[in-house]
Amino acid sequence: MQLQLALDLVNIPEAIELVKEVEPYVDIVEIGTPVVINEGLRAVKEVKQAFPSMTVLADLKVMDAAGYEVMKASEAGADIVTVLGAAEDMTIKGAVEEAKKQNKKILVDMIGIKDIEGRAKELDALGVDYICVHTGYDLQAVGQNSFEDLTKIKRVVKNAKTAIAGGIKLSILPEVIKAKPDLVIVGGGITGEADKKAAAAEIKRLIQQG
Ligand SMILES: O=C(CO)[C@H](O)[C@H](O)COP(=O)(O)O
Repeated sequence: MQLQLALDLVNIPEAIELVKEVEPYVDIVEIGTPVVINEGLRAVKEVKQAFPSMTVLADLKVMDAAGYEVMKASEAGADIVTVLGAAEDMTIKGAVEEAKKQNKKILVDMIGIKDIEGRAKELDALGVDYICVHTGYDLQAVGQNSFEDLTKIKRVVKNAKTAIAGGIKLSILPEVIKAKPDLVIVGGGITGEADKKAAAAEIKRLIQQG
């Protein structure tokens, strides 16, 4: 089980400072969608330049023209690029093809998908690297989470790695760990804490304990 730190509400210098603080505990650093909207792929480039050995994920949430967008994110230094599960199969195929060409990986975000099991099966067959269940901020605000969806995809996904994101913090981490995703994505559960290093260290410790 790996830990991905999601950076959503920072600018580039703040992102670099934050990664410096928690680097030993984090396997993947996510340049979140709001950061890419505010700063562009420059954010991916500068974080990768600052931490060349760190795996960097660009949370582009690609919905169309995936070949081109995955290529641009790869050129900026992204190791993993996100595509939405709701995208057309042609788009998913384009993303997978380009990622293979660039030696990168595709994480599919299942946000907004109703038939989680059915779509996860299809995406798995299309050769994506990760399938991620995700409760976005808008549904977190009304008390939802993705535990049940994680159990559902774990039943049907044979090849891809499974991931979970959305509102994960220390208090609910034991429940997440029980479901055994390959990747746990944490944003506010680290960045919103006064002692970010301690939060990241404790989350990593529990994840490694399994
Ligand atoms: O992709 C996202 C929002 O769309 C976030 O990066 C993801 O939800 C993780 O952040 P948090 O742990 O704060 O919910």
